[in-house]
Amino acid sequence: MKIVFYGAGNMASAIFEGLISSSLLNSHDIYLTNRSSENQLQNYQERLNVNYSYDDIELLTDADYVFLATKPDDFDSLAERIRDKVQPGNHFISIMAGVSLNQIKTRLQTQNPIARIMPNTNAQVQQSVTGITFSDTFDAGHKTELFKILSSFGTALEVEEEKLHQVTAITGSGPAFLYYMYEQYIKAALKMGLEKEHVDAAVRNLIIGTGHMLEASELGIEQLRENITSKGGTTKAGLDALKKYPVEAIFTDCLEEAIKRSKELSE
Ligand SMILES: NC(=O)C1=CN([C@@H]2O[C@H](COP(=O)(O)OP(=O)(O)OC[C@H]3O[C@@H](n4cnc5c(N)ncnc54)[C@H](OP(=O)(O)O)[C@@H]3O)[C@@H](O)[C@H]2O)C=CC1
Ligand SMILES: O=C(O)[C@@H]1CCC=N1
Repeated sequence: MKIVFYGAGNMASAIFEGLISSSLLNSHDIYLTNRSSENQLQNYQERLNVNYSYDDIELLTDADYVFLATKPDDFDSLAERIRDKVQPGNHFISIMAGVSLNQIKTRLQTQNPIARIMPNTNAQVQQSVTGITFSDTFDAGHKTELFKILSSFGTALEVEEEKLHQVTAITGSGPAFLYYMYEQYIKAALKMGLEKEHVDAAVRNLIIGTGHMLEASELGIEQLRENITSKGGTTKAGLDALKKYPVEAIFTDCLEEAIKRSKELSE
């Protein structure tokens, strides 16, 4: 199997590093290219033993899956670059937020099968949540194979294309929203009088440990929280203070704005 990445940035690299770590594919099956940062590609080749090239005929010949991993704004330049070199067997896998199947089909002027996926950077540790939607031309055999590829770096769920806006906001951008929340928690903790390096290490391990609890426990999140909330104790006091603020409304606004931007990108 030959997989080509057009774009080797934050998200593409999380995917191909996750793919290689999963051993589903040999690193020699992976070909990278980007716009101009050749030193970046050389580093990946040295570190991961992947291939790279700027020769689009070489890249697209016999390529089974071609990941479109540029920013949405750069897709026009990418489409211009590869439009006349597309091969019959190329299955396009777009990770570009908001760019619709129809936009990709039109800008590439192709009838080839196209899938849109919405992963997140947790792919790097095989923990991505990836939404996927397919063009009608994607056959069952390749759908099964692509699900196998996506499952090598996390969990995958098929949705209607319209629902990818919500998936993009909730889980595509989701890690950044949680990271921001962790940053604010650390800022607050630093005001409590502990040394900075102690706070950084403690909160990082707190987050990792809580994640492992979510993974290992069969209890729901609310029950896990209640198990910490001793009657009349410190957690209850802290939660009572927290509940004075419209936390749900804050995240509703956050997600609505992210969905709105995803829809703007698909116009
Ligand atoms: N970051 C994330 O967490 C997620 C991102 N996405 C989507 O992934 C896509 C990429 O985002 P991200 O990885 O953050 O962006 P980056 O800026 O990190 O990477 C963009 C890549 O595209 C390359 N590129 C630009 N133009 C071309 C071109 N004409 N031909 C080939 N390569 C080109 C750049 O090359 P060069 O460096 O040489 O300019 C770079 O390697 C976006 O569409 C985003 O919506 C989806 C889910 C999550
Ligand atoms: O911010 C973005 O547009 C991309 C898509 C989801 C995460 N990052």
